Amino acid sequence: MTELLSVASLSVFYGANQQAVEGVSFAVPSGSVVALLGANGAGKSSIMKAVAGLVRGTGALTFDGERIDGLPARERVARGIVYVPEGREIVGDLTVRENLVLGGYNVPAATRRTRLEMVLELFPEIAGKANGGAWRLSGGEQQMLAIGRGLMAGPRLLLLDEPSLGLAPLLVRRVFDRLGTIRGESELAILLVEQNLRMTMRLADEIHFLRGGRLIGHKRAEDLKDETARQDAVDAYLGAAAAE
Ligand SMILES: Nc1ncnc2c1ncn2[C@@H]1O[C@H](COP(=O)(O)OP(=O)(O)OP(=O)(O)O)[C@@H](O)[C@H]1O
Repeated sequence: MTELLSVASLSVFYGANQQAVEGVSFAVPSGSVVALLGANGAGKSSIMKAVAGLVRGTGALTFDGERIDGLPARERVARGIVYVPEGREIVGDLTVRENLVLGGYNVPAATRRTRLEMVLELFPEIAGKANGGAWRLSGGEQQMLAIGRGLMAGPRLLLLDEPSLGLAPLLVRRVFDRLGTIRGESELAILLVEQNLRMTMRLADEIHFLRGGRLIGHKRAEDLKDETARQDAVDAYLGAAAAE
């Protein structure tokens, strides 16, 4: 598998004294799902935002063979790096359909129409509410809308920041199942940030564990199939809350 994204020695500072990420290196191969797992404040979102160009970092970011760390966020979107933020950030005043159209504002109208159909087919829960206000959606439906809006831009790499946040387990499973469908049907690569190991394992090929801004371990999902191995990883890298 070729590398789509390579992150080398990434550090992120907020102000002079606050270092959120320290010398982090990893790669996302084409078509794969790579997860960053860690507790609150471990630096997961900061890494995502640095890749998206929303915060400044030091180190090298290479996408599809070219350096991107000097590029503004909009240029990274144009190359296919699309960020779905924690907390969804959908536009409540607009309808569900309008939110989706907004996600595809930079693609030709015909492509936008095809993608809109694809997204509504993928998420029937929101298709029935496409003409209603986005503020009416439940938390899980809002998450589907946020992911759908990200897909409208035609990403090659989707950056997904805690898609399970605030969702009941059943809805989390539904969202992750749908992400599984997307990856089965396309070449899309996903960089996923999560706290929950069990759910992450449904989707990820590789998992990097993060603590205090540093990568402290790495496992392939296939090495965590049995319960003992999983529990060992939780004990070593995460802590009890992540195993639930
Ligand atoms: N805009 C900011 N200004 C100052 N410090 C920040 C800012 N954003 C994050 N931090 C700090 O950087 C560290 C890493 O935060 P980050 O949001 O990357 O962690 P996280 O692993 O994504 O956490 P969570 O799971 O809670 O979202 C934390 O100590 C946080 O307080």
